[in-house]
Amino acid sequence: MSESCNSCAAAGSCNTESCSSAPELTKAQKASNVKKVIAVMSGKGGVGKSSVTGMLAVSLMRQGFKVGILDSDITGPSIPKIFGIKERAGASQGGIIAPTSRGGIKVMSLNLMIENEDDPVILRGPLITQVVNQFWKDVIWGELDYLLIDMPPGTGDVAITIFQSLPINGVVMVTSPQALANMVVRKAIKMVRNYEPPIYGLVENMAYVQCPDCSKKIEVFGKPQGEEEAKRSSIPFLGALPLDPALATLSDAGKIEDYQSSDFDQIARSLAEQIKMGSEKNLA
Ligand SMILES: Nc1ncnc2c1ncn2[C@@H]1O[C@H](COP(=O)(O)OP(=O)(O)OP(=O)(O)O)[C@@H](O)[C@H]1O
Repeated sequence: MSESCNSCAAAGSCNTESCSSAPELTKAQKASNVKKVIAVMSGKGGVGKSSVTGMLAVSLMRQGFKVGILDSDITGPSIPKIFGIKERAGASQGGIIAPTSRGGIKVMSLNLMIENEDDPVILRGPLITQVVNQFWKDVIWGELDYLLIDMPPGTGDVAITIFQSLPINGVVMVTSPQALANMVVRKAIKMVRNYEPPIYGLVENMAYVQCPDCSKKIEVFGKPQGEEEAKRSSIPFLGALPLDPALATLSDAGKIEDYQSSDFDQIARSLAEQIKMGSEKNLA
């Protein structure tokens, strides 16, 4: 059964060849070739999911891949801000034209369609999910190796819609060392398992602070538990990231692409490996 069958009432009781409800491709989809769609998800808000999405995109781009980011965090969008994108999204007969970051990452976010970036987006659930669907169908993504989707926190409407209607190839989970964050990420992992995509792995953000004087790792939120948590959920552990004031400062200045981090580069390499292997590893 294909991804697009998930939302069909006849799912499982037809054969794909005879399917008459296969969605017709939009002009923008015909003009695009997105090889892998990866959802970056967290259970709890504020664990650094957008920062991890942004930096994964940067690291993948540095490895020579063509990358885009679809910001599906419609009411709390932060991707345009951390990339310093001021240009508005454009429109053509072929679809929506997504602005490109300085480094060449294509970005689409509702914040790129409203006049003032600090105006609130006041939309009910069904409209939000419609916007996300439109970003997938009507944006001319062009040729991309990876489209990363910055998901809203949690397992609500938007997450469900994305898993039901977008061809997600796999998921990256983000957590931080607090017990609460880990409890909530377990819920998100269980939610993803109701759908087809494999979980490529878990990233533990804000795992420690590195002392600038003695390089000692200070575990501000307690002992990092990412590796253990990944094992418990039988998913790969992609790596731990420090709480680094330089990342916060550059993100606030719209210059996340200037942040250099061997940790992120390593995580992006591990992710690329997991994608190549193509399936969730059973570590149990
Ligand atoms: N490793 C890090 N080091 C320093 N600051 C970080 C780190 N990760 C995230 N931050 C900062 O923490 C704040 C929240 O991060 P971010 O917006 O990425 O979280 P989020 O999980 O996407 O939030 P939301 O749930 O609202 O979508 C931002 O100001 C960001 O710059």
